[in-house]
Amino acid sequence: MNIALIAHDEKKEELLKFVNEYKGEFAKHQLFATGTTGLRVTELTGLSIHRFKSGPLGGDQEIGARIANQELDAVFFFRDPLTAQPHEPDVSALVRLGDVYNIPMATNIGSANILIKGIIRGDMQNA
Ligand SMILES: O=C(CO)COP(=O)(O)O
Repeated sequence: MNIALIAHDEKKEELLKFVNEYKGEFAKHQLFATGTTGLRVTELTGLSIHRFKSGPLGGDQEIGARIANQELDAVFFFRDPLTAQPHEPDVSALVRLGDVYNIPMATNIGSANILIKGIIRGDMQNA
């Protein structure tokens, strides 16, 4: 599967911990990420990740384009709902495209835990 990883700054530690916890599973997939998130995840876990630009510099739009081309199967996007983002229109566009194409997208740790368990169990193959 092609999986995207994205986290706003205040949520990066949470995403790093999450990906590290499920590193064995994430290693079985093709991983994509916005710039800083991808760098941090690779530094911590050693996972190989295709990195796009940083989110505020167009990375969210690059991931949105991958969704529109139906090249992504799942997205883990740990959003920070309490901090204004300079690129909020890009954030909204990414999430919107996920809904347009019915991409499983976890936007917080609660839904991420369920989504990764579904992926491990093979639910995506039967969807
Ligand atoms: O801003 C982001 C998502 O909207 C994430 O970008 P970075 O991974 O480059 O910090």
